Amino acid sequence: MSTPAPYRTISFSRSLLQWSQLSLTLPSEQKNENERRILQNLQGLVSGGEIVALLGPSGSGKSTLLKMFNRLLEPTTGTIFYQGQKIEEMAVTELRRQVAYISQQPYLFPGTVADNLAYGADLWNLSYDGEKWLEKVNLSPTLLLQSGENLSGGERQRLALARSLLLEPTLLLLDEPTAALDIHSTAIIEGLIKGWLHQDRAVLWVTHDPGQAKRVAHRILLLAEGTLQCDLSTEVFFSPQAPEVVQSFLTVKEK
Ligand SMILES: Nc1ncnc2c1ncn2[C@@H]1O[C@H](COP(=O)(O)OP(=O)(O)OP(=O)(O)O)[C@@H](O)[C@H]1O
Repeated sequence: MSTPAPYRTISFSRSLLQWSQLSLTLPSEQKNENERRILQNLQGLVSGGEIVALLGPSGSGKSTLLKMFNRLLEPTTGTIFYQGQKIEEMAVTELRRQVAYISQQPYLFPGTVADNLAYGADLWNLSYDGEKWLEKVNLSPTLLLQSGENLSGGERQRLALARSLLLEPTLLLLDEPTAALDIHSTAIIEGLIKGWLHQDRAVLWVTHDPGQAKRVAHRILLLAEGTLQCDLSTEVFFSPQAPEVVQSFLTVKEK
């Protein structure tokens, strides 16, 4: 079996993100039902230099977990540290610049593509080349003056990625960033993220596609019903030595 080893030259550095005893409980929607446990007692870390894939069945809590890392959601219990500091002690704007979240359906601000690229950059006083950023995410520079409203779902995701990357984040939280893309654009985005990575940066990447996890990730976290099933190197995850829970997840995926 061939081993995915896309980043042999990168050595992992210190932990960028660390979380422990993370739970989220929501009130029940039904009158006579107990509260709903969305995430239960999760712990883990992401180190500089690595891409960590978050896999799991639909509804297992992947997006919910991701949103906690830049405070779009607050956990019921548990602690999250970014570079050794509790995230609730950081200014939210600073946290969100450094820990960029790109959602499945990114929100675009009213205005042109250029306005969208400028939004965060103006806030932080950063200069950048808009056309170059569009090219990097495989969008035509001619889109720059077009309204964001006319973009397709896949184009929106790529614009949101460019808009975040130009703010020079350290940690990327990607929620299925290639879900709406064809194979060609998917390959370009995967290459872009791999090229962006270095030892002081990291990526947490939600995907439904085990093949994508195998291509891009150093390590894989598997979630089911809000609990962590395993935290394994990509090599072990896709090997016959993987635990039963992984084998059955992958078998169901193949069907
Ligand atoms: N604001 C909310 N209110 C009520 N339930 C919620 C809320 N947010 C998430 N959930 C529930 O939490 C569970 C986990 O949802 P989440 O979107 O994190 O799963 P997921 O693994 O990302 O799913 P998918 O792969 O389909 O995107 C689901 O059962 C969902 O219905």
